Amino acid sequence: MKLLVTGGAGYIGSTVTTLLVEAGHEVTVLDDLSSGHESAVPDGTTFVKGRVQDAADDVLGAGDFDAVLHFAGFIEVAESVTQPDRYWENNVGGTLRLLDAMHRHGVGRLIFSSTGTVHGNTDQHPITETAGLAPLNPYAATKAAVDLMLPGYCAAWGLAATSLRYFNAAGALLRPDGRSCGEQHDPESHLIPIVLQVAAGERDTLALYGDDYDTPDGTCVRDYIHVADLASAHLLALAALQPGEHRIYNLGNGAGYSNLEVIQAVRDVTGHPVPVVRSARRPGDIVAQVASSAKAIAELGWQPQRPALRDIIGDAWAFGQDRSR
Ligand SMILES: NC(=O)c1ccc[n+]([C@@H]2O[C@H](COP(=O)([O-])OP(=O)(O)OC[C@H]3O[C@@H](n4cnc5c(N)ncnc54)[C@H](O)[C@@H]3O)[C@@H](O)[C@H]2O)c1
Ligand SMILES: O=c1ccn([C@@H]2O[C@H](COP(=O)(O)OP(=O)(O)O[C@H]3O[C@H](CO)[C@H](O)[C@H](O)[C@H]3O)[C@@H](O)[C@H]2O)c(=O)[nH]1
Repeated sequence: MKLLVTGGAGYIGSTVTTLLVEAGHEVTVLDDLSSGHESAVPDGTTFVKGRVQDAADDVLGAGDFDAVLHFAGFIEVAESVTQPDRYWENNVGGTLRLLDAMHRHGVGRLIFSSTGTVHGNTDQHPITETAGLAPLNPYAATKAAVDLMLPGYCAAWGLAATSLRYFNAAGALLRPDGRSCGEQHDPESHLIPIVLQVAAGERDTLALYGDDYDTPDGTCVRDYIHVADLASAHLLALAALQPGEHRIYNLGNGAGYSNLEVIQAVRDVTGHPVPVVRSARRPGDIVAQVASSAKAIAELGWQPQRPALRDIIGDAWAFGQDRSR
């Protein structure tokens, strides 16, 4: 297929693009490099530097695209709490402009990067796709808005769309020939890469946001999913798209780890100390969330290959060590 990947210079988009190219697809990456890196764009693709809002129309108009995988967006929960306007403009405004351009140029297939955080603090564990939407912060609200927007576009235009609700992406796609893909956010906000930076001596301490939550050890609980496993779900979801249908799949491993358990796992995997400073809760944080991916497993035939937290951390560590050499 001829594919447009928005946000393909980012962490998850570049990983998925690598698998798409390996599978023989022709890929154009559109990314404004607001948080991505041109060096992360996989070889064998066409790279266009630009904002989705400004450039998607020209890019889609210039070629016979079969589908779009839409990763581009702002992703930081805490930032979204202080700058909601930027999040609505980029995540929802960008998606609206992309959908306009797709419609104008007859591109009828879309995979959208949604998030498990749309469900907020639900009592349901593990969380299925039918759990209610209760976003706790503007970032999650922008993703929920797009999830709610897509069924209407599918019904009216015959669009084939799937929202993949990722839980916590982590790890790295390791390739022996230097084409590895991993997390390189700057500044980094995600737990595993930050804890690894502490283990590597690049930061002195880990600020642990909240230790008085109603969880077994008082810290928040998350479901970590290897980025390579997330990536493989995109190829399956792409093949399963159906005109006029909006599908949703939650993607996680079905296992919850507290922040303290993650920190201890990093100490075990790396053999390095991780000093922790107990800090205030982070605004907008969900207490605990674990995915049910039974639907993706049953309908897409998806099967995570590296579900163990220690393997996920080990691959992220290997990626970071490789880059720092
Ligand atoms: N990382 C996670 O754990 C996680 C979890 C759930 C959902 N998601 C979603 O997955 C997607 C990818 O996340 P990621 O972790 O790879 O983030 P990332 O920041 O590494 O990648 C996002 C990419 O989009 C680009 N971008 C942002 N706005 C753009 C715009 N308007 N036009 C063009 N390019 C733009 C950035 O430069 C970056 O390369 C995001 O939509 C995010 O909300 C991520
Ligand atoms: O320095 C840090 C960083 C994080 N945390 C804690 O670690 C947990 C995980 O935080 P992350 O920022 O790694 O991940 P989130 O669950 O907040 O959110 C991430 O995963 C979500 C999906 O579940 C979203 O989609 C979002 O894009 C992405 O940031 C939270 O309790 C957070 O407070 C710390 O204690 N210290």
